[in-house]
Amino acid sequence: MRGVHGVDEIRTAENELMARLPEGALMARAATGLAVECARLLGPVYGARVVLLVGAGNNGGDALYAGAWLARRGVRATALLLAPDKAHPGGLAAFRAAGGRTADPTPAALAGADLVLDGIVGIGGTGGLRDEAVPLAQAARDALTVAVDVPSGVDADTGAVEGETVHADVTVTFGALKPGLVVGTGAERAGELRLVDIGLAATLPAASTHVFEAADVAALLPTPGAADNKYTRGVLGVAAGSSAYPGAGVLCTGSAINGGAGMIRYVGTAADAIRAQYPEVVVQEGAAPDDLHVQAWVAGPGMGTDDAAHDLLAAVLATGEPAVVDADGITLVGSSPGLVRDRDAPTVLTPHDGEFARIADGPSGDRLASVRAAARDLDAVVLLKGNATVIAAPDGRAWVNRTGTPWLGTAGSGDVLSGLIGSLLAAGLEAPLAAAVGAYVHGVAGQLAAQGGPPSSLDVLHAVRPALREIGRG
Ligand SMILES: NC(=O)C1=CN([C@@H]2O[C@H](COP(=O)(O)OP(=O)(O)OC[C@H]3O[C@@H](n4cnc5c(N)ncnc54)[C@H](OP(=O)(O)O)[C@@H]3O)[C@@H](O)[C@H]2O)[C@@H](O)CC1
Ligand SMILES: [K+]
Repeated sequence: MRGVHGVDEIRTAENELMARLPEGALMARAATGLAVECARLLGPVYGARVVLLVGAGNNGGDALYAGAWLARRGVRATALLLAPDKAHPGGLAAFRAAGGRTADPTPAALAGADLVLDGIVGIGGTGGLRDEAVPLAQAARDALTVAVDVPSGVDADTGAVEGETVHADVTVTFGALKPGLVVGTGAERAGELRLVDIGLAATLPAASTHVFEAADVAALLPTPGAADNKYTRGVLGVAAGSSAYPGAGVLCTGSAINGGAGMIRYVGTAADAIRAQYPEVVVQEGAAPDDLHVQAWVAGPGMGTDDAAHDLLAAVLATGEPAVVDADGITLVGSSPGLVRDRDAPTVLTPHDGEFARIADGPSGDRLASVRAAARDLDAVVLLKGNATVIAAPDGRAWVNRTGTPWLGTAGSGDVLSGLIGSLLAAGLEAPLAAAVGAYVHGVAGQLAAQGGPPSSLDVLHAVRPALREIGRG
């Protein structure tokens, strides 16, 4: 599990750590880690051409010291100083002493570069890229680009982007992940992430935002013991699908089965389709949700938004069990938020951006803040889908999911996700963890399904079990 820390937290921790270390030690750690990553990416370094984009602050200092390290190993390094009077003096001296050259900051200077190092601006940046940096960022797109700490132009705290930014292939970040590297447009601009340990863990506070890795998810995934049976493994009630949209019910139910629910009770109005597809499901069409013995519910996908759907959703949410609400269910909650707010049991809401706007303000460019605010306001776990799905609990804990593929933006994909989260809730996982684990597994299933070409949601559904196997293997 990796912690994600905002800029203020990182600054405070850096200052505290710097006070304990000899001057320059922290930057030396950062720059060495950065240079080693660049060397790894270059392969043979001798004779390689590296161009440094150097801004006014310590971010440029990191680039210059890394450039010096590379130049000492035979790299032909050229620094383009965007603010020559403010370039980090120690870094520039070291760079020159190692044989590095400087040149005018023009796009032509980037031609033929094997690697461009973006040290324009890091966590000290405000606003988008400044005008003079824009043509350089554009020219860097033709080369392998490594961002120092943060792709310049990306808001390190939020992932929001105004105008042009550097598009990094790899971002080498120091001390801790920043929100802007894992959320929103910033996550796209950062490319692959490499974290350099500069010893910051000693002074950082506990993170309130986390990124799960396979081992974290494997440890949380329910596995039945010898004494378990279908009831103790978790019974899930499903109120999804309708005669008009049976497919949503089929995908959601199938995903809950593949996700490991011990048993499923189906109460939606797509009963015929469910019977035909899944003989193992107990179809109890018309039964009152409160009369059914289940450990959790999933409601909403394809259920429609008419009065009957509203009544069914209200009846599900009036039970004392945890519930996932998706799709049409979210639209219904938008006009009756009390259905969720007044519950005692946990609720997980899984909107995409359009659905989010029906239940909360936003999402703004600061997706984490928007989701946290919505979770607090609705007293529910909110999972906002996106290139990096964000999950927040009402108590402020949050997770960012890093698995997945843009191919998951396909009809029915959300039905698979909600069924999966439902099965994890039924197995007894705490609601925010069920959402975060479900998002992770769904993303891996999407990646596996996409290996064979553009996947349908049925392909993603069929990839859930292989995904669980792969995650379990670590
Ligand atoms: N602290 C530490 O111990 C360690 C820090 N480390 C490193 O330091 C980095 C933070 O350094 P930092 O604080 O010097 O800020 P930084 O991001 O270089 O920018 C500063 C200057 O840029 C300018 N500027 C602002 N916005 C801009 C924009 N949009 N576009 C262009 N320029 C813009 C503005 O200057 P101005 O031109 O306004 O005078 C501002 O003062 C951090 O990311 C990491 O890489 C590591 O070495 C580990 C140890
Ligand atoms: K940068």
